Amino acid sequence: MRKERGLLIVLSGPSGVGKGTVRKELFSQPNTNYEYSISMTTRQPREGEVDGVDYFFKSREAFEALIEEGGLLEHAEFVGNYYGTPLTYVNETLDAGRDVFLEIEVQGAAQIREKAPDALFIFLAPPSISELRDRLVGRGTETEEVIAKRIATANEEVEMMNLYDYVVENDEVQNACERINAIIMAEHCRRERVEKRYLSMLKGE
Ligand SMILES: Nc1nc2c(ncn2[C@@H]2O[C@H](COP(=O)(O)OP(=O)(O)O)[C@@H](O)[C@H]2O)c(=O)[nH]1
Ligand SMILES: Nc1ncnc2c1ncn2[C@@H]1O[C@H](COP(=O)(O)OP(=O)(O)O)[C@@H](O)[C@H]1O
Repeated sequence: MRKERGLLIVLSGPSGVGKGTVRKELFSQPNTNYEYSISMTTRQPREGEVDGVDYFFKSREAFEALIEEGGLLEHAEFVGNYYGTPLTYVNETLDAGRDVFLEIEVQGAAQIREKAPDALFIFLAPPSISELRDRLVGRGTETEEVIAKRIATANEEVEMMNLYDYVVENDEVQNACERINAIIMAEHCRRERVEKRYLSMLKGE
């Protein structure tokens, strides 16, 4: 029997909304059955970040060479740095029937909508822009200048919300995780139902 291709899950949303926190919580749960795709970036590692775990940290030259070679499923420049998704890992994992989880910003998500329209798109939304600012400031990893740029970008990013299949508010991390898992489960059920219905239609049942 043909092996089902895995589901590509895209979690996106403005910087500081809690994507990383929610993703880490999802992956710390024992029953998680999707794989995380580690991104590449030209940003400097933050304290405690590990190459090959948090990101694959690359020089701009190496990143641009990879773009040229077509080695990225999508890529974007975000507040002065490149970020991108390695293509081979995603394809191989999906082909093996496993779901792949991407945590990326909105420009990259828009590219995936073009290339892989059957992916599942989830937008993580903040309770408010002022709460978003508080979270970015509270995280304490960026300078005031970078925070201001990220907030300006966030105002544009929230306008992209309507391009997503689902919007999940990140009020509490546990709530957001439960909603995301419920959406993924429902999406699998929906796809199975659609496929069954299509098969029986083909068979003239
Ligand atoms: N397009 C794209 N965006 C990414 C990728 N990896 C991470 N990002 C996003 O790039 C933005 C900046 O990431 P980062 O510098 O780690 O900051 P943080 O997410 O606010 O902690 C965030 O919105 C990430 O979700 C990727 O592979 N592609
Ligand atoms: N639901 C939440 N309530 C309060 N603070 C949160 C919540 N989710 C994340 N945070 C905090 O907000 C800050 C930004 O979260 P982070 O996961 O780094 O965001 P992103 O990856 O979207 O940039 C962190 O300090 C994190 O602890």
